[in-house]
Amino acid sequence: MKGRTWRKRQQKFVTKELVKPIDHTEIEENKHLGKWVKKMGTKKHRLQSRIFPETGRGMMALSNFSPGDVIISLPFNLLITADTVLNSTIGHYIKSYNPKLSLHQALALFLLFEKNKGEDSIWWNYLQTIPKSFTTVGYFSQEECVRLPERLQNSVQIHITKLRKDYRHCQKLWFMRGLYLNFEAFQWAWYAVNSRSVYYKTTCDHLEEEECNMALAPFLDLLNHSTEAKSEAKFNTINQCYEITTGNIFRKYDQVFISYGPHDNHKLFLEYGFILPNNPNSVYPITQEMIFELANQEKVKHFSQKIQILKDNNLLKESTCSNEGVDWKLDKVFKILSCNWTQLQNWKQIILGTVLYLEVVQESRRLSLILLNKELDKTLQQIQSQKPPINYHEEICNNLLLEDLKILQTSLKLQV
Ligand SMILES: C[S@@+](CC[C@H](N)C(=O)[O-])C[C@H]1O[C@@H](n2cnc3c(N)ncnc32)[C@H](O)[C@@H]1O
Repeated sequence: MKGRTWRKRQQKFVTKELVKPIDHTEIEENKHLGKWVKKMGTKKHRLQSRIFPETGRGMMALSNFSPGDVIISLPFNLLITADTVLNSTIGHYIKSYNPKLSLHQALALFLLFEKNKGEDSIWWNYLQTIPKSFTTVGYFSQEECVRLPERLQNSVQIHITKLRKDYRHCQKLWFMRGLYLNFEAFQWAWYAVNSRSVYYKTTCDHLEEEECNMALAPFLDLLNHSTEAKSEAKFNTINQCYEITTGNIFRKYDQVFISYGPHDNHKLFLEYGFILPNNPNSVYPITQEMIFELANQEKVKHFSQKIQILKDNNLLKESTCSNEGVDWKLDKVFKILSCNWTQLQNWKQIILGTVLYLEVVQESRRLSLILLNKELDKTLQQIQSQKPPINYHEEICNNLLLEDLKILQTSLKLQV
């Protein structure tokens, strides 16, 4: 008879559909933005901002789009680039500031500076459409952060440290202007740049050279991301417009999506503050430490020789499992760990897959089940130790854990 633990592991946890709280003032402000971008020289465009039930605000197609179509063409004067910032009133402070600011920091300060001008800013219509706050981790309380998957905690720390370090750096510059830089205001601007900028490479004499490759793109930044979307974004030097070309078909009234990159949910959460159900890019990393622990626990023989082989063949780093099971690297790791001394002499063929020993296959399956079950138990424990989510932040945390659980459950099923 199958025991309680087995039943617990098979338990189905259902991911709740996340519906982002909608800010209704956004709808009115979008209308002004559409008119403003036309006034600023945007050619007639075939997109209109709308609130969609699944994603919140996004862009709706006003006509059909086919692969190869340019969905939006934004004139250069509507981009907020390094030059826009450096040629503005605060440009003088930024240029003379040492150590140099990053472009991300400079753009964030520019947004704050323009926001302070109120309706006198030429960017006023744009600033009105930037959400008032974000659902990124900086807005999470300590208690909410604790609910995140353990394996995400380190990246969260790095992310928050960077935000705080950028704040301290910019605070000094604001101080030079005799002003106090409020953290909440800075955080808003920092995330606006982080989640809404497009790739645009420039030379930055007065800014940190690294990552000098972004610009803010009003209106265009209302496009949401989908893992199914294929799109290309680039500056067209002939017509001097920043353009996005789609590789998909969209019918009139569909939401038009672009791709922000092949991001897993951890990356989407950290950088953009949202996650996607059934994200095909999501993986559960199996670290070197987990493999060492397993080998130690199972008293794997000839451990140092095996580790050397795995290291030499670059098999120990970035192993993962996903909804398609353990990846090929991890499969080879388990196989090498499962060899006896004689079989190990054929490690090359085992890695290449040209030699397969039945005992090795069986032992490697056993090891993989131990490791995956251990990770599954850890995840289950974390889920079961938490109270049910009561707000959007907690739902995100919960769904991230449930996604890990699903990956581990599927990988286990595929191994048996
Ligand atoms: C470049 S903006 C896109 C426009 C944004 N929805 C808005 O209303 O301003 C990026 C942000 O949109 C949201 N977003 C993008 N794609 C999404 C999706 N598929 N589902 C939910 N939110 C999404 C996230 O909050 C992300 O930080």
